[in-house]
Amino acid sequence: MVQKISDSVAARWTVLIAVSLTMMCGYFMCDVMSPLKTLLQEIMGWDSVEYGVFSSSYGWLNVILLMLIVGGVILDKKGARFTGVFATGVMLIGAVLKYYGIEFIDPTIRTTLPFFGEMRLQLLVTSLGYAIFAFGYETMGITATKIIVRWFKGKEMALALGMQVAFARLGTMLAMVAPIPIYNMFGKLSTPILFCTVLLLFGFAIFMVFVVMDRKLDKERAQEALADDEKFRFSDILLIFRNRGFWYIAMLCLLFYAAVFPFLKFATEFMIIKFNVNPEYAGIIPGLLPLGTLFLTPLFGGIYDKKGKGATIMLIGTLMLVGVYITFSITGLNHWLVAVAMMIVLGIAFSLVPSAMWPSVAKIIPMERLGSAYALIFWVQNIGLAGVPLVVGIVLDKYGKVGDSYDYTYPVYIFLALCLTSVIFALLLKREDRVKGYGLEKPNIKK
Ligand SMILES: NCCCC[C@H](N)C(=O)NCC(=O)O
Repeated sequence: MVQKISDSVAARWTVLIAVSLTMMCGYFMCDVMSPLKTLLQEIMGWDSVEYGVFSSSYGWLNVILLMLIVGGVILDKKGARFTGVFATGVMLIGAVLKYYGIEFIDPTIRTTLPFFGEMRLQLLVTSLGYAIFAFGYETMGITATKIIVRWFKGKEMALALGMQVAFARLGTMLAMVAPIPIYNMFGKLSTPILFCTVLLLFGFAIFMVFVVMDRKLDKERAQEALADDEKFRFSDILLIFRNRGFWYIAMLCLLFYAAVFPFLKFATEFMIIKFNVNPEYAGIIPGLLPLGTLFLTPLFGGIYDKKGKGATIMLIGTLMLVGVYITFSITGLNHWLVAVAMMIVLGIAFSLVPSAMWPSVAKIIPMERLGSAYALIFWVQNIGLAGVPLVVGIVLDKYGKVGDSYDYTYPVYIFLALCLTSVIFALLLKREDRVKGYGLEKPNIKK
């Protein structure tokens, strides 16, 4: 058999780091506004519903206009190099628009739209920027996942996917911790966004390292006539739709992620209100969540590679998340150490589930349908990522207003309901794996 570039450990880890760095910049941009919620209210006058509208714009293109599915089809038809460059470019356009909205548009100007009614022009432009960014970002997400599966299948695949998630969490951690100090330094709400935009440019440049190496791999695979196994047909989408295991993973993904990322959008304010944390440092506690996952996701991925037990790992993660929200729902437990402890547990749960979930998709769905399968899962997941912040914003505004502040009891119940339901899907997936023999409980590394 001809030696391929992906057989070289150094080459495939270089690819992994290049792609992961690009993704990390995207994750930073994705959540950069989260710690600024209270400041947006104080400086721009955005209330919780407006913040919810902005957060939910994440799904305007991806979910409502089905652009994420389009992204998956582009990936399967045009390949990872083209799609990666395209998606990173789209992220940049969205980021610039978001920056423009916050920096240059007067927050008092209002405009009227057919479906939305009257709203701030600033909110509209910023949300449009975020919607465009989210299309590029999610398309890049499926592209990165497919790239890693392509380069690592049959090798340390879960470890590599775990490493990529770890870099992503580093981006989320930066998003939790950096915006307030950047704001304090420059005195402008737009500066953290500008900072991320410049980082994204760097991400764009580093992706080119992958482009060069992947071209080489393509040439080698063509010699071995391996490229054929990646041809995509539209009928493949129907085959994915008929796969019950796929739907269980997709539902688990929707519910579990909806209980984590949307929570992070409110977590800084939640820390201030429930645990009386000083606003200046309040972003640090949610920042602990990605910090833990940074090390644990590759660790659990490595365990999955060598020992298997993917479905069990996902079930344990969902159960731990239930424990976290039960603790958050207890009124008297409001010492900041409880918040720190729960963030650590949440971090473990948030390492367990993704470390097993993403490699498991590659065990249920064949390679040629993987781009579309990840796109469909991300689409389902985006319904929660976009919808839950809006619901939480509305619930806070309607039922949680206490003077100038908010009571987070109902939002915590919403998050608890989501993760309780995710436990059911984790159990269903485990049973389906037993019946269909997907091999989710088996190691990934082929001896
Ligand atoms: N703000 C982050 C949203 C990430 C969504 C993305 N579709 C995803 O699930 N990525 C994998 C992960 O575990 O982050």
